[in-house]
Amino acid sequence: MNGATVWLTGLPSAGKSTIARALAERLRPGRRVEVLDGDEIRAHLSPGLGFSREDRIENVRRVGWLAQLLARNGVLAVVPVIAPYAEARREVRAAHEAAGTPYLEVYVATPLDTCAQRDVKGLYARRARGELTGLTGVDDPYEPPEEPELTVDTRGCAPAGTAAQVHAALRERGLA
Ligand SMILES: Nc1ncnc2c1ncn2[C@@H]1O[C@H](COP(=O)(O)OS(=O)(=O)O)[C@@H](OP(=O)(O)O)[C@H]1O
Ligand SMILES: Nc1ncnc2c1ncn2[C@@H]1O[C@H](COP(=O)(O)OP(=O)(O)O)[C@@H](O)[C@H]1O
Repeated sequence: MNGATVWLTGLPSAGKSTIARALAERLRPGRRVEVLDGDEIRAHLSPGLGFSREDRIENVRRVGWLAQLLARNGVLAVVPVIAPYAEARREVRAAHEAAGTPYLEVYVATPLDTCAQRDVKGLYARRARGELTGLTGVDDPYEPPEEPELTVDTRGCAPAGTAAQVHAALRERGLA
């Protein structure tokens, strides 16, 4: 089976990591899957990068390169990384296209108010208390994808159901 990159983009607490984990569970052990989680990537591949526009674009570029490397070797690279800038996402897509590596952009389109209620890591609360600035979707940009392969709405749907939608999109393309 060919590899592919599945990029889950969306706001903090949208559900990117949860969907990535649920998708990996659905596909294993039959499929080689790697989840390139944002926090782990930042610890190992992008230490020293912060959350400025420049640093986020550089972070996305690095993750995109690694995902492409894995995907061209038959791995399904699942990437739950915010990737707020269209320019950086375009670059990653173009690199995959140039290499002939399948690429699926999934927009985890959970609205800001739901994300802020979930607040898995307490970032929205910290922003509200003034302990943090530059939080994506609040006082830092998030440019929604214009033509994602799939858009999911995580409201009123269990993570397993959302992962099933992504799985179906992969199956439709002969990638799972
Ligand atoms: N200011 C600010 N804005 C957004 N996110 C922040 C910020 N500070 C820390 N964090 C935490 O870092 C995670 C985002 O890292 P990413 O590598 O996915 O972001 S980016 O694509 O480089 O913008 C992100 O993880 P998720 O919540 O899983 O999306 C946050 O937990
Ligand atoms: N359909 C769904 N898909 C993904 N997460 C969901 C869904 N419904 C509710 N959630 C919850 O939303 C939260 C998303 O957190 P997380 O996956 O860490 O977000 P992100 O990685 O985008 O920051 C989790 O607590 C998860 O259980």
